[in-house]
Amino acid sequence: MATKAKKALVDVAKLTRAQARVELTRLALELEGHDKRYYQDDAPSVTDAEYDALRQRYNAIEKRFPEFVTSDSPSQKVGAAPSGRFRKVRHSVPMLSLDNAFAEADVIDFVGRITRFLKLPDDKIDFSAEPKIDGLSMSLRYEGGELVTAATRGDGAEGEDVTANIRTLEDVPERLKGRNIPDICEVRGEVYMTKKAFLALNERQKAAGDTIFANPRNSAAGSLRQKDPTITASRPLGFFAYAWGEMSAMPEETQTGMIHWFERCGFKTNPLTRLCRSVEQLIAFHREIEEQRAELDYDIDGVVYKVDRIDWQERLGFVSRTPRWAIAHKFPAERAMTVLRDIEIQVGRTGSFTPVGKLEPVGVGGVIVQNVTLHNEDYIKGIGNKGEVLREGRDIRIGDTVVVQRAGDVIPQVVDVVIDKRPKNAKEFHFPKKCPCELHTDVVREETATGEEGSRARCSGEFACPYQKIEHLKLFVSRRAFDIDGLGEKQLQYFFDEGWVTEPADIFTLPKRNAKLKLEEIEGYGETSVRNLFAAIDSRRKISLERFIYALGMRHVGETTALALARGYGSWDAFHDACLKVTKGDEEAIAEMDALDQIGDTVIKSIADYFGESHNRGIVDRLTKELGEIVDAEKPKSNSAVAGKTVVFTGSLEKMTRDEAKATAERLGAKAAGSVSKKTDYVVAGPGAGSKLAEAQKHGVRVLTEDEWLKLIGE
Ligand SMILES: NC(=O)c1ccc[n+]([C@@H]2O[C@H](COP(=O)([O-])OP(=O)(O)OC[C@H]3O[C@@H](n4cnc5c(N)ncnc54)[C@H](O)[C@@H]3O)[C@@H](O)[C@H]2O)c1
Ligand SMILES: [Zn+2]
Repeated sequence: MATKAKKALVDVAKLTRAQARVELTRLALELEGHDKRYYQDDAPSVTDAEYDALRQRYNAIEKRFPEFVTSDSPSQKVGAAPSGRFRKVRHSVPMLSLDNAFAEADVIDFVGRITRFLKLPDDKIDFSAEPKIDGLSMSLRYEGGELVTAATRGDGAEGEDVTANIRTLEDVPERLKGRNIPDICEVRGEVYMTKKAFLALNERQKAAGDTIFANPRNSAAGSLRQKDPTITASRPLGFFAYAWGEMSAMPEETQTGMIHWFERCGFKTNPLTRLCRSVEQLIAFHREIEEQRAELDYDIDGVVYKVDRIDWQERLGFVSRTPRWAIAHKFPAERAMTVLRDIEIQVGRTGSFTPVGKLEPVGVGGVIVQNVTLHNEDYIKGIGNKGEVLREGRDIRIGDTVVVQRAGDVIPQVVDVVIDKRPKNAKEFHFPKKCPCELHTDVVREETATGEEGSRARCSGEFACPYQKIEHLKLFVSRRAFDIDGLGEKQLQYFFDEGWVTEPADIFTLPKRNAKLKLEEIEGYGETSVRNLFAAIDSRRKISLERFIYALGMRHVGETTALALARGYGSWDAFHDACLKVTKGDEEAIAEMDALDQIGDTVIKSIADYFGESHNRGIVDRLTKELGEIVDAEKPKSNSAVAGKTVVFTGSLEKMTRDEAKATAERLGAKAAGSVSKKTDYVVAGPGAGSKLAEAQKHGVRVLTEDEWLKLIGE
């Protein structure tokens, strides 16, 4: 229904004046409600992208009919009025919002507007480019160097007095450090909660039966706006300084200069901030930060560009609620709402059932999502979803409007159900009692490692279940396993259905069987593709041990575990031998396996189960006979000079890619970290190194060139 309503919207250009007035009134009310839920209650009911879309439409209509602009129209307002739970504080300099850019063209326009305004060639403007921290903004007033008030943004003019709560934050100094501190300093910035702290807090909240927060922003806001400051003190909140309000004197002349000044005063500032000198550099910064987004330990929803020279900021000034000299370049939304059309059961390689939600297609974070994992039966019922992300108290029904989230490489999932939009005929989903493989095997509830009945269902048909066979073959040829070019899922399914390939070894015997099979005669195949396929197959007769172990498809043995096993045993013979012993219950072999990093009971049990089946031993034996060589894995050199050290790579490396450098470091027993801290041992800096290098110098961390690093590790 929601999609229909959207389609029915009249093109802004075609709206009559009367229609515009009606829609503006309706949108204003709707936005006001969202603002209240978001800013006052810390509990939004729509995604930011949906909210932004409403706002954009509002602005577009108002732009066409400027006669409807009033002083209380949403385009003139910031945030929401203080909640009344706290004393009010009037800001001496208003706290405003930022204009948004979504596309690169918007950034080009932004720079163009500024150059025209200042009458400058654009390469003359420096910008401070900063990550846009998704927290809540805060104004800290210092008089005579002492913290006197801390206030939230509120509606921009008046905020809430949260001084007592703010005093519990480690990142907020009570007293500014350094000499010549202006008498009045209002330091502004963002209070945020790390993703890790957010997850841990939700765990504790859940255990105590308290509110669960939807995201780190809400949990930071909720934790800060507490009546009892001791509760705030128990919540790990951070603060980054990046702006200022009233200043009795300006210590610096640029935005970046001010940021460094804040550091000298004792504040934390964001280490990714960078000075950019052109539109290209701004856009490159946006791209670079977006790539790092998932790895950062705090949420960001875009980057902010600010004209660096403060005198120019002042000349540029403001347009209603936003400065003309800054813009937020947002990242594509990673959450969206859509309708759940159906639920299907997918049978995995190990027989486990995964319910997959079929969605009305929707764009999330730049990709179109049509399928979501619904994890298991309990997740759908909204019970006991251990550590998963679905909002507490929600069950999922077919026909529901759901909130879909995509984070980094993770498979999209449903994080919330909009109960208000649940249609009367929404259907509850009944989990099947039989496997769709028609062996009519009963479904068993999988046991967890601790022996409790788990929440996953599986087909008990094991090796006779065709679903499981084909899924194993798919894994076997996949990019991270044998990576066989020209043998995609479609071809594989075809060969499987014809009975030509039913287990991995069959792939390697295809070339010699082709006199009979005549693959080149299959429609759409042709001689060249067959020749290419066979070449691809032959090139994989030599395979690394870790890939080989992963490709066997044992339960609980993913890539990382496979790598750990490969490194632990070094050769296929040693590993295979150990597996057989473990299967027989050989105590010594079990203890040896258990001693390996990352290997525990679950994996050992799974290996024993796998090799305990003669059918599996047959698969492995037939396969190894067809292969040329299983290449030994390198054992990590724990006596290397960098074992146990933490290293950060920054700038561009010339002799290897960053991924390769990290892998080498890890192979030598070092830890490759993403950001510099006191605990960092080395920073390896190549050309173009920026803030991380500065951080290293600040913490007195040893900085090496790429060559010095290579020498250190003896390569
Ligand atoms: N889902 C909802 O119901 C709902 C309701 C209201 C608002 N929102 C969301 O909140 C945002 C509304 O915009 P807004 O007016 O609060 O502000 P904004 O998020 O668009 O931008 C301004 C804010 O960015 C923050 N910021 C972070 N890092 C910064 C930096 N380096 N420099 C400057 N500012 C920085 C500051 O707190 C500042 O107040 C939108 O993203 C909107 O989607 C959502
Ligand atoms: Zn089955």
